[in-house]
Amino acid sequence: METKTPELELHKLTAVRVLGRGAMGTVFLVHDRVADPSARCPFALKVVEKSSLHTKFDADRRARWEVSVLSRLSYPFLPTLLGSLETDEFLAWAVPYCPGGDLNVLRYRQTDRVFSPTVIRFYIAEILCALEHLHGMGIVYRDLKPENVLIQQSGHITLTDFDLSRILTPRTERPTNTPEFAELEEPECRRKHRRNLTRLISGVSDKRLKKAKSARVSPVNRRKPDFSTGERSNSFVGTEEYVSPEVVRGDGHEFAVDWWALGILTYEMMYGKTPFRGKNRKETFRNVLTNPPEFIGKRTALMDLIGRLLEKNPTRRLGYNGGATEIKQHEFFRGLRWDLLTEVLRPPFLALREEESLTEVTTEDGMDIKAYFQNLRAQPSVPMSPLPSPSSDCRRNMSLTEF
Ligand SMILES: Nc1ncnc2c1ncn2[C@@H]1O[C@H](COP(=O)(O)OP(=O)(O)OP(=O)(O)O)[C@@H](O)[C@H]1O
Repeated sequence: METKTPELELHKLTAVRVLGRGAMGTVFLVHDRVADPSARCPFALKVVEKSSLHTKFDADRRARWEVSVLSRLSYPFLPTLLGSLETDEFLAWAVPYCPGGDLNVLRYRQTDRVFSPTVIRFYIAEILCALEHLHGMGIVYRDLKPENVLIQQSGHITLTDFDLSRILTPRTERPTNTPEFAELEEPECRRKHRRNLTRLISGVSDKRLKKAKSARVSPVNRRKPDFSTGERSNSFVGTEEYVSPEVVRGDGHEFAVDWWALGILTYEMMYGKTPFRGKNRKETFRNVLTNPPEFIGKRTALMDLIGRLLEKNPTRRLGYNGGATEIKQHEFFRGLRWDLLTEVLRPPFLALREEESLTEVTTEDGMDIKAYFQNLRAQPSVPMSPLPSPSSDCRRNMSLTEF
């Protein structure tokens, strides 16, 4: 894998448990049994099986893209690439372990499954900063959803899952700090798998689309994107309930898709549901295109913020012209000391201390990663993990990729 980060050695790693599974890979909590035999400094290792790559969706390229993005990140609310490895069987990379779970799990732990405006303000402010940093690097994230917002040991957030992110040239200026990104083009699958969305919206049935009501939808291209020069991405990508109107329409999209998704996420944190979810994908997309978000109760600054982020016309959406700075100036954030956000010592929720969360862990209990996958292949009906992913308890799989 093309990265300057330390090479990991698979045979030295012991998986403590499975942290989560996505469409592309399995994420393990691991430790280096040579350098860290007592598992004092575990980390998260995302493992993608090469055997599954070619039958699926150009995951090889997506995996390499994710590593490429991660290797360039250095920001408090974004993950750092700790190391990577490649064997005949696997691609894998390590990032810091986030013991607090994800925002979706956290929401399900709240009374009424919603957060208070104060808590929303804290998390949305941090996510906004993370997106601002990515956009500053010319990266549009395109996969904002609660499951991809993880809670670090410190209680601060970190975004995860960058395989759907893309490099875009800002409208006003070309990026100068990320020339290498142009080397990686849009995955082949985006060129191959074209699907006429207009047809879908206007009602022609598509059996495959009916299957997954809440799925990551990816990718459909209208035009071949040109990442070496292009200002807009035309791939159809994202998680169904988080997809913006311009993406549904296939108009091409810019950084404003992330501001739309931020609006959806804020709404979900406030009301415990997303605003446009329909009985099926077709209805969801129709709602995305035509329905205004419904607000209950007296109009507040938070509702106003959501309404402005969920502006259907991206050019009128908050953040379109002034980026994150414009959003930070919204009334809802009035008085927030943005410069001190990283210094907040008492975020709304603190994760369990590592020793507590890993009490069951000993090296004897750990799994060999290679053996884990061999076992899976031999007994596909056996539960995949000694400990199921927390997200799976709470929400239908939002990361099923369809092609
Ligand atoms: N650093 C981490 N610390 C703790 N848990 C993590 C970490 N990274 C990932 N996870 C868990 O693993 C799950 C899957 O990770 P991730 O979303 O990166 O995989 P994926 O295969 O790209 O998924 P997707 O289907 O969304 O593409 C996450 O939802 C989360 O629960």
